[in-house]
Amino acid sequence: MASDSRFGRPGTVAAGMADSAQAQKLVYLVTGGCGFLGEHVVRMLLQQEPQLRELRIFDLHLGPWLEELKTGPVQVTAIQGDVTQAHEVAAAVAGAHVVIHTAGLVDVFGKTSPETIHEVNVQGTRNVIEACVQTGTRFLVYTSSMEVVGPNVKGQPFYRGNENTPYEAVHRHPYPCSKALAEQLVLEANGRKVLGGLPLVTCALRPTGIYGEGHQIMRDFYHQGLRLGGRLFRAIPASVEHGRVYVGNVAWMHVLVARELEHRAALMGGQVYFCYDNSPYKSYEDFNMEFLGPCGLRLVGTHPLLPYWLLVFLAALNVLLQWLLRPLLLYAPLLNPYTLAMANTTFTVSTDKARRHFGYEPLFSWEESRTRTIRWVQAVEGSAQ
Ligand SMILES: NC(=O)C1=CN([C@@H]2O[C@H](COP(=O)(O)OP(=O)(O)OC[C@H]3O[C@@H](n4cnc5c(N)ncnc54)[C@H](O)[C@@H]3O)[C@@H](O)[C@H]2O)C=CC1
Ligand SMILES: CC(C)CCC[C@@H](C)[C@H]1CC[C@H]2[C@@H]3[C@H](O)CC4=CC(=O)CC[C@]4(C)[C@H]3CC[C@]12C
Repeated sequence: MASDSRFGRPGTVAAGMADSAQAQKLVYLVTGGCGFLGEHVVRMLLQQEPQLRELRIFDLHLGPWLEELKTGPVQVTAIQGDVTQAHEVAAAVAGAHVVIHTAGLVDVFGKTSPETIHEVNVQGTRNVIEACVQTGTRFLVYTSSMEVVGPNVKGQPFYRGNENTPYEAVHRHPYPCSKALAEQLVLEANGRKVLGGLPLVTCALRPTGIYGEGHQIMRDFYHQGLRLGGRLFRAIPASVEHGRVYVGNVAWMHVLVARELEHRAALMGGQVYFCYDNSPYKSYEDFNMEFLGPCGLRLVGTHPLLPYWLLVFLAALNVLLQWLLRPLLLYAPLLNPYTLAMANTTFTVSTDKARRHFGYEPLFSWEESRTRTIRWVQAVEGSAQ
């Protein structure tokens, strides 16, 4: 069992760190460690994992902020690499005890081709699994997505469901299709023998829409609101609930899963867990206003200002424009038929599986998550001036 201090807040582990200095023996690899979620996972590991000896961060694009991490007690190794290149992945995985695979191409706006999304998300994950098998790494945590479940192509609501709620998970869009395939690969790999003969233990975490410091789409909405004179116009009925979870809590779940997989392999191996916390159930836009409101933006309208058929028409028009303009420029607005369907379909989770299986409790309360996110948006504002 993990000691209580491990379930504390960032910083609380520091005191226990001295006692466990001699226990610093583990090597972790975080793929996609320079992304929005990946950076939080990296920082959380450094704060909360006293057993860490070396932290490898593997990403296509390395962030300059990595330099500041290299002065701490844990050896931080930055590896610029591509998950689609099996040899690069194998070299990074060799000797690691745990791999947290968050690297992925998150594109629901048509910026990249379906083939590239598949290559990075599916083949990249296959490469990570094979690297674990070939080099003897036994523990693999995969960042999946709520999108593996839904909303589905029929737009059926998923209202406060859990990991066992029956739902027709049928997709056509390349992103959810790729995440579903990759998740399946990860779960099927559970129990495979790795180099040395021991079994691989895998599990998949399914965050709902992540928010928090570094969230690019929140930044986009903020800037759009500023351009529109401090206003955003309601497009989606307030009654449509969209699941959201704070990035710090998603990172914390990854850290806990990575730690507990060894001790609870029989229970956790091959399992999926939704990522959840105490963020309120709201529509996508009303939820964003929790942060954008205190930064001076206003959401205009208690009902959608445009009729739904017109939004559907505009979304389809955007697809046409994207296609027509492709030879000249990349036109990738937020509104397209897929994002409209996502925002307009209720999808929320209510579960305690992570608490039951590995003792997860959110590290950040809703108030703290909100405050941290507001401070970050305000800093974005400051830096834009
Ligand atoms: N943002 C969200 O709301 C949600 C994200 N997720 C999943 O969480 C993971 C992280 O997502 P975000 O942090 O939001 O995205 P992100 O785009 O900020 O981070 C992804 C990272 O992966 C790296 N990457 C992309 N292609 C790569 C390649 N070929 N080789 C090596 N690294 C590569 C990127 O450089 C980036 O640093 C993804 O797997 C995504 O599917 C799941 C649910 C919700
Ligand atoms: C102008 C429109 C009416 C509103 C557009 C909002 C959309 C851009 C976003 C609504 C729902 C978001 C997605 C959702 O939170 C689930 C996700 C899970 C992931 O794994 C990746 C990100 C995303 C697809 C997220 C992307 C933005 C939305 C579609």
